[in-house]
Amino acid sequence: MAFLRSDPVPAPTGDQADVVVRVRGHHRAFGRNQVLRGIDLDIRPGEFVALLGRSGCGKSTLLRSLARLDPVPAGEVEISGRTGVAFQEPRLLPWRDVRENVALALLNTPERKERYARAEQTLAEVGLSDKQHAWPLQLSGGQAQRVSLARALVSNPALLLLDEPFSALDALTRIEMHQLVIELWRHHHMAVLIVTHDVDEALALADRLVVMDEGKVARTWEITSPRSDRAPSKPEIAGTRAEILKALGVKPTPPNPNRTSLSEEGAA
Ligand SMILES: Nc1ncnc2c1ncn2[C@@H]1O[C@H](COP(=O)(O)OP(=O)(O)OP(=O)(O)O)[C@@H](O)[C@H]1O
Repeated sequence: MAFLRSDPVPAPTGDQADVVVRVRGHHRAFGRNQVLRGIDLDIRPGEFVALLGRSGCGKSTLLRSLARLDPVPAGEVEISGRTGVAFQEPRLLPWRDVRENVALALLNTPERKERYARAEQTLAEVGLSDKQHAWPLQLSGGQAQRVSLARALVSNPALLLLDEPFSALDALTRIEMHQLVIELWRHHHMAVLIVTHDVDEALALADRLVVMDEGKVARTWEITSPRSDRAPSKPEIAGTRAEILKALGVKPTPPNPNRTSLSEEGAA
């Protein structure tokens, strides 16, 4: 694969060339609170991975390491290429308009004209061409999250990191955002790691589900069914869903019949 070169990471060699993310024996503690206890994880180019785990198990801590937002005190965390990250809160600068918020992710691009052109193009991809001169406070929650996605994508990352990006949105907006993320993923061919508490969201979106427990990767599942065939009522999906809930220590509940999932829409 072609590795994007703008970040100060070593050139990929050997096994590394097959993965965008390579984590080995990653430990992280906050004082006496040992949160990550030897994480091993590979993510292949173009793979869509969902990371699940009980509250406080260290999902966001791991994501921050992958985003190079925190130091890695123990173990190896190697990322090949650029990363883009979006959080639960859009984290837009209120004193900059939408286009400027997106263009800010391209500070290494010297030409302002080019920064704006790329920001406009990415805003078009997320369906917000008409909002490029709006202020963040003029946006709905879903629109603000689209801007946040555009900002994460504008540098054409090899790895998109999403930390519960849809959990504050209403159910219908979430479905639209699921469809959008799948479209963007297909178009950009990047790897995606999404942290989510929602097993059904993970099943609808990801090719691989990873459950963390006690600071390590406890189990993973490959989801081979096409996204159009992932209704929670399908036997294969229902079985996997029950296993995941068990791994999370949750008593299985039947899928919510009122919930319209991405797969039921047949949109992906
Ligand atoms: N900056 C920090 N300083 C001190 N402790 C922290 C810090 N960041 C996280 N922690 C602690 O690390 C542990 C893991 O937090 P983290 O946010 O990674 O969990 P999580 O699995 O993402 O949780 P949730 O699902 O509730 O978002 C928690 O005990 C948390 O209190």
